[in-house]
Amino acid sequence: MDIAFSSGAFLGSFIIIYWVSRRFASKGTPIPGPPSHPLVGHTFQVPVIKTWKYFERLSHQYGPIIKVTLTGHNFVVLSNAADAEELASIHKSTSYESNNLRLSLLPYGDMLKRQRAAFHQMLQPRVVGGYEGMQYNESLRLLVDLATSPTQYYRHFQRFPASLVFSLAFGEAINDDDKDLAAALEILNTFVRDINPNSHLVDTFPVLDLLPDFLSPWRAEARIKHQREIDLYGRLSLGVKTRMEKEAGLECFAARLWEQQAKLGLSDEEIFYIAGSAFIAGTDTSSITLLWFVMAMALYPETMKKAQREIDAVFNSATLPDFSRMHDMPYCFALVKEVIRWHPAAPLSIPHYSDAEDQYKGYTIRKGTTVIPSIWRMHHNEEEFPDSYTFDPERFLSNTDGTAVGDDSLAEGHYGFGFGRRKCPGQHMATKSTWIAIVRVLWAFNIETRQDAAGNPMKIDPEDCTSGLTVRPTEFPVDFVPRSATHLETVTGGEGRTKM
Ligand code: HEM
Repeated sequence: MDIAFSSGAFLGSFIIIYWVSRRFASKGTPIPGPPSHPLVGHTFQVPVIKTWKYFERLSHQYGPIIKVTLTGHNFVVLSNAADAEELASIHKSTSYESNNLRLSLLPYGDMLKRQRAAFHQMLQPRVVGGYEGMQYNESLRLLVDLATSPTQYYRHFQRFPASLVFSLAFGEAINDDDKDLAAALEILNTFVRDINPNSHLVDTFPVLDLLPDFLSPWRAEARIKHQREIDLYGRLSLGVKTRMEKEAGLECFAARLWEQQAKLGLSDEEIFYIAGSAFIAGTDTSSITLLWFVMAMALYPETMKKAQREIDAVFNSATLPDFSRMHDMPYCFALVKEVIRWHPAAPLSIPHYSDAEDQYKGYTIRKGTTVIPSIWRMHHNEEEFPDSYTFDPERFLSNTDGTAVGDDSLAEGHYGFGFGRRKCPGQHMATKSTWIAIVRVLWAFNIETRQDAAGNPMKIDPEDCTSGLTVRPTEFPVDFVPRSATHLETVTGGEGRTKM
């Protein structure tokens, strides 16, 4: 018998047995969702492209909790923030976990607790102030890059957070030609591709994971990728350890982790993972947020001008903005929140899976279900955010709890950083980095839609974007025009650079 035929038969039997066992295990009140095919469920209905939009349409039709089945695997999509918060925090009987065991995507348990504690040590609001110097340096580098090669803006907005988080993690700045940055970005891109549901056949047919190694090439591939990460982050983290012996007071995540290794009970390998996780989790999301900001400014020039008027009232053209007046600029504060709301970097957050059966609002959420909080849908809930597709910072100009705008946290008022005990531990640092980059760019440049040869503005469409765990706009035609010769001079070396 031919090997291809026997492998095919083997696979086929696995799929049928798996499907039958799953099918007959169904019980409880059915969770609403579209009609499905008896054999493949919704596998061919759920699009791989712009999945968040598809779930948005389903939620209008079937309500805030919906279920789809991709060949035997259940996905529950939540469109209501209260449900996402409840399922992430309150239901102690069930852990909603990430379904990927690498890096920060760990299941609930001791290792996750230790890693979250370590992240907290490095990223709590009290500590984050210590990273302002790096944020000033890297955001100034962004301005210089935009002034020098404005047509490469897309790359500069990717480089800024990558370089910033790299410096924060390993305590050294990187150059454009740095091979470590290139290797880390390659790992990041592979990760973002791999974590997307349905990116591998085994995600669609989980039963395939039961196959032996010689029939599962993806397993060997995953091991190679994992080893590559460990090698890179291990080398960088151990490099920090060596430098600590010579450089007193070296400030970076890896140094903090080595200092607290015994207290936090971390193994060497965990330290490698944590430092690397910060890079993976913090780079793409931050870069995407800034690219959506650029698009919003091109599409809503009046909003940009309003923010610039506020900045100009506080910082003159010879003084680079810094954090000292953050709370005196409520419109800019609201604008940063609106960027995160308008186009969340991770519209379907990070998928989690339940490790035990749970009852919620009369529905049975079975063990092994992947739970997806749709941040996109929550940010386009017209009751909470009227006219939600329009970019409008004004919506954040009056806080419902009576606090003054700008006195609260940039991470509040929207759901861009996730929920409950898995909420983004980098939120305080990320929002400060986003704020300084946005305010400095608006202080220095007008962002204008590029014109074609006939002098007409070229098309910019928020619908032109990538699909995946994180969603970035595809490159769009904008120009960065320095606002005055003094602004430019300050960026490229003037006296206002006392605060880098
Ligand atoms: C604007 C930038 C950022 C956005 C929009 C963002 C958003 C998110 C979201 C939506 C999650 C999933 C939360 C959940 O599962 O409920 C997450 C998780 C995470 N983020 Fe961020 N993030 C940003 C920047 C950062 C930065 C700068 C770091 C670190 C330096 C970071 C570290 C992490 C880690 C480690 C996790 C996983 C937490 C866990 O699974 O327990 N993030 N982030």
